[in-house]
Amino acid sequence: MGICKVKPSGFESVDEFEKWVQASGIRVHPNVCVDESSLGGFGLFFDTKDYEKEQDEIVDLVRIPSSSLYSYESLLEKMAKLRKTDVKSSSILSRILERCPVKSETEIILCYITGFHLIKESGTTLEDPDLQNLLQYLEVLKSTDVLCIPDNFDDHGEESLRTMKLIRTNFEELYQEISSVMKDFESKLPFDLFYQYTQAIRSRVLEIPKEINQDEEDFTTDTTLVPFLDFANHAAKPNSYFDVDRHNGDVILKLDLNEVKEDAFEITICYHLENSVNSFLNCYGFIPYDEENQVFPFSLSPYVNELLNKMKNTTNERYDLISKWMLIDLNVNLIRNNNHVTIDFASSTLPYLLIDGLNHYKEWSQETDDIAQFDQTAEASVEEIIANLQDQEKNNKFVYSEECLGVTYLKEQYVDPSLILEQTGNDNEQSLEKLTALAVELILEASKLKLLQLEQVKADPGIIQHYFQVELQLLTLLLDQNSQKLLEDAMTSLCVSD
Ligand SMILES: C[S@@+](CC[C@H](N)C(=O)[O-])C[C@H]1O[C@@H](n2cnc3c(N)ncnc32)[C@H](O)[C@@H]1O
Repeated sequence: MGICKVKPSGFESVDEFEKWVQASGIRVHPNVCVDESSLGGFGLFFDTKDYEKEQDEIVDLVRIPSSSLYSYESLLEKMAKLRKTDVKSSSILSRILERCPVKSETEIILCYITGFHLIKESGTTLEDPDLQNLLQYLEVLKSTDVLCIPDNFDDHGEESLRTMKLIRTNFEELYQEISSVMKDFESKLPFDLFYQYTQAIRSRVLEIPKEINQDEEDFTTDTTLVPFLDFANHAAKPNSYFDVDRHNGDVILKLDLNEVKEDAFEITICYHLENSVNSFLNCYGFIPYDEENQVFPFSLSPYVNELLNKMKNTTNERYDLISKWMLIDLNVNLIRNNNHVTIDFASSTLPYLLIDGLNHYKEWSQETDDIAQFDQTAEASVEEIIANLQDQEKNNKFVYSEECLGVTYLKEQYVDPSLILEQTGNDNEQSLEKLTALAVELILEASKLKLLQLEQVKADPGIIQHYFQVELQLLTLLLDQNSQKLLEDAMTSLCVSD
């Protein structure tokens, strides 16, 4: 069997792809091939035809030599080699790297890729075969199907989507920083292509283990692009995994044949253990089609004031600000298991927001005597502390303060979030169950409002639409459930957290 059934995008022909694989020194098992995947784009496949299986077999599927791995360390070595043979090209790389703020390994890899893109654009032919292969790999990154959110993107108040917007902004800043290295930079690498590289790298990098000392078991990991292996798609229960050959640093993709029953199947690896919509979206730019233990962060922020004022018979109380001061996260994780949804209270203190007698103290900034008692080791003046807390109260998810100045109990005393149950006389099982039942009611009422909104959302196509579909299905399932059962599940998850 050839190593490719279809022409992967980024290559002129199957032949060109196979030549690149060979030139990169990548060794592929004869029963492995690249083909289109139902999971999206391309994937790796195994066909047991003409293959004689031995018992309990682990099969080496693909071996990628260390010279074809792209981590920040291996790219540094490649640059050192380039410096000896091609001064002009290496100076392009150096200028980019001088501008690269060392924030993450992914950003460093992106800066190298930017440099190699500019070298390729300049029409230079690199002599080193490893670098020629790298220039060809740029085409794989250019044509990877990725989530590039638009400039004027509407996050519809969703925190996960807002994070993606922030990620885009960070990379816009990096682009501005490095674009000043040459005057025609933007015409050689427009932002849209830079962003494509960014998202392709983020979706394709793997954490490859690296031993700290020879002959010892301790290891760290290097963020690394691993050509060819990066055609393997993700599954929560994968049939394959990768390993490093300790003798030469090659990466080997291994298949556990015991994990598969079919004669022909897609080879999968696990990118991330937890099936969290947030993590997948923000790290890899997609949401797996997997409804087992799927964790979705449902944001109550847009509804909390309206609903809680109604439920608690209060007027214009700022429950959103109370939650910020008390460090109560208004994103609750909903956990889907096929048609069953539970609310994860194990990691949530939402029931505390339902305690009677909590008030947002609007005049907290006038309590200068109390603020003057704060630990002064940071040597900030009272005015500076107030300005900082006001900024947090307005813009941040939480307000981190020595004293919870912004919330009083019965308008008499500041609350102590860590001892709130004791302080308010709710430190018994009955009260906790009552508060949790109210929290469940709040979530259900918010779900109804969100569902009404979701019907109106005209999301951008693709992954963002998928995000809202996942949310719609989850909330519909949640509302179909018996609220008594939800409370029982909630109480169980609270016990787990104890
Ligand atoms: C490392 S690449 C895998 C190869 C990729 N399918 C291609 O065509 O080059 C990761 C990308 O594959 C897709 N992908 C991988 N596993 C997936 C899954 N379980 N569900 C949906 N998409 C998946 C996503 O688009 C992701 O950004």
